[in-house]
Amino acid sequence: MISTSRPPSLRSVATEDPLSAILRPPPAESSEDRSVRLQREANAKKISDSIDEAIRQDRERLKKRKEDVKLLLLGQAESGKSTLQKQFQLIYNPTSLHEERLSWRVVIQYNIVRPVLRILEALDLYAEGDSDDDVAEKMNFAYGTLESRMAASDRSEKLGRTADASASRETLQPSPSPSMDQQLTALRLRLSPLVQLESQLANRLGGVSVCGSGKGSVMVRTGWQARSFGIPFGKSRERTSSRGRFSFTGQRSALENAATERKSIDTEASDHSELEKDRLVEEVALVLNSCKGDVQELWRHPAVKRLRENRKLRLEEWAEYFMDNIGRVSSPGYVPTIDDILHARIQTMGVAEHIFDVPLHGRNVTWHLYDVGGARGQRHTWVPYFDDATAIIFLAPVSAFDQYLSEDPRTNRIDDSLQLFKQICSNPLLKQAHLVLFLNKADVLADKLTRGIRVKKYITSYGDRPNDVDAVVSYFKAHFTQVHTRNNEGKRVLYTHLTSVVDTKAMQSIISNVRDSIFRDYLKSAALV
Ligand SMILES: Nc1nc2c(ncn2[C@@H]2O[C@H](COP(=O)(O)OP(=O)(O)OP(=O)(O)O)[C@@H](O)[C@H]2O)c(=O)[nH]1
Ligand SMILES: [Mg+2]
Repeated sequence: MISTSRPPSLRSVATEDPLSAILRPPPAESSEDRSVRLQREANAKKISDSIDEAIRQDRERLKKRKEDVKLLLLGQAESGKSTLQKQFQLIYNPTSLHEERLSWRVVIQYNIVRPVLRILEALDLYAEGDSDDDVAEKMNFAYGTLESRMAASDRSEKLGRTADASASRETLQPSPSPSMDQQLTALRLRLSPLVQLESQLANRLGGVSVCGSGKGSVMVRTGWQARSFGIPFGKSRERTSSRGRFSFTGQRSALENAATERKSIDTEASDHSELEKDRLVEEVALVLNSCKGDVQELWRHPAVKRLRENRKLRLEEWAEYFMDNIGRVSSPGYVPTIDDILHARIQTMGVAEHIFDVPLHGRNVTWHLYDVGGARGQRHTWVPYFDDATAIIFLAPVSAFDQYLSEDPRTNRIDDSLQLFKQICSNPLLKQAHLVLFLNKADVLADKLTRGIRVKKYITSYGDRPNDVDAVVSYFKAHFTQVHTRNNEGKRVLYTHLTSVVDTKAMQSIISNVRDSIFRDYLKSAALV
């Protein structure tokens, strides 16, 4: 082994640079000390290199994020945003939705127990010998929802004060026969083990009851599946950032995808067995199975039918869907179908981010889908996502012409949608964003019109236009278009679609149409940069 002197250049630099003096090896360094020092320096270099690499990757990722598509799903509560998100998931990451199937059982159970409870409460009031109006009034006092508005509107209609003189007059109905009363009392008794589970189910979902809605809606923050069961579901995970909590359900890269898919095969069995251990869900499943005939009987009971027909009892579309499918969803070993998941209702709290890779000309573009809570108290959480939004899909449920906001029973839902749409169209932060409007719940609208519900009773300006889907849709479309035209400084195009976001087949072509139009604008703006 030879000893060498330090080069003169280093010596001269050392005198000028205090850092070099510190780093300079001690003058009489033993060969043992030297090898320790060299090892230490090599380790430090390794760490420094890895930090440099992490910074480089971060820069790369940030550069990539600029190229990502950020799509906001906006609209009032119950407009169909989360359902639309599920349709995106079904197209761009279908395995994740399939993996989540079992976790939706608790939501579906809740979506069954709530309406059963509501029906029984309505029948309770009815059996007390109240008039229909009193029942509606009490129900609404209890639920604090649009029914109170309806009851008031119906009463004033009877006094000849509403605009719709031709609307059918509802007369007081005789009380059900004693035998019916007995039947209902027996049913109520048999169903009590089921309704007693309601609050436990709400707690299980880990959500909070929505103040003022009174419908017993449960609001859940994103990531409820993982929190609710304490295990990872599909590819959902959470992170905390300056913007709050996010859930990621999606594929970030082909590599991660492959890894997750491999992992999902391994974890699927254990996820399922974990779920099997969920005692409450199992208990509700048993109770549901044992009293599904009673639920069916209740649902088909003439007294309930009559309350529904005269619209003193109004159940939401998901409640009707699960009641109609009660036999199947209450059978032993029930696993929710994709259709069931699309109909399941749970209110979103905050903002959930879902990431998908969407192919464009042979490469993948990362899409960030932001699914927001649409209730009034949730809308302030949208703003931090506005400044870099690439596109917006605004959902306006056209079936909601006879409904009022849970959070403000004085505001008609269509009116609220129009006001909200105006705010979105005129927001300066969003003026560059590609704008898509979904006139949603077309199927529910068609159903309501077929049942003879008249639009002009609720939207007096509708006047004597025909009460059919085409006329109603073009009337609402004209209003939304007008709002857009009046608030369109940037002269951007509005892409409008009539949708039923629960219809998977139709949504596939609508989503690919929307994707193409977003990409067209995206490529144009990329060419300008
Ligand atoms: N029949 C039918 N049901 C729909 C349609 N769109 C949404 N729904 C149902 O309406 C309910 C509410 O839909 P969500 O997607 O949860 O509404 P949201 O806009 O996410 O509501 P928030 O999270 O409260 O803001 C769900 O049960 C859906 O299945 C539709 O086009 N047709
Ligand atoms: Mg939602």
